Amino acid sequence: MTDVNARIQDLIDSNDVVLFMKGTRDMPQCGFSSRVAGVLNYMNVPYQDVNVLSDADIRQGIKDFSDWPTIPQLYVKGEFVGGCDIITEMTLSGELDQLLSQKGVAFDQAAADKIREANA
Ligand SMILES: N[C@@H](CCC(=O)N[C@@H](CS)C(=O)NCC(=O)O)C(=O)O
Repeated sequence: MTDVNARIQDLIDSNDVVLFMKGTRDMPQCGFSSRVAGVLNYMNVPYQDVNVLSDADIRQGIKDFSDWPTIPQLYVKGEFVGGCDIITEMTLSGELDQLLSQKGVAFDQAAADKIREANA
């Protein structure tokens, strides 16, 4: 395993939910990252943000690791879930709630319901 792969593996092993993003959870620097961080923040999902803009090795390494060409990338309990489009769809369909529940990750169900109501 390369050094960067080991670092990524360590991040996703040590945190139930990890968002590889541009910027930080409180100051995203890209609209796609901002959307996913916004959903997680609003739903009160506990997660670790990893700013790929401050680490070029991770920025490339996470794309190779997941075999997914873009940022953001969300991992839940060690599994790659998707980027902005996928997370948006899963949020609106309720699949994200299901996944988090199945994996035992806490979140605010009322907030998740509100997102769907607002987008109905
Ligand atoms: N359709 C993508 C949008 C994300 C995207 O296009 N990200 C681009 C621009 S922020 C990206 O990561 N490009 C490669 C890079 O900047 O390293 C998704 O669903 O996440």
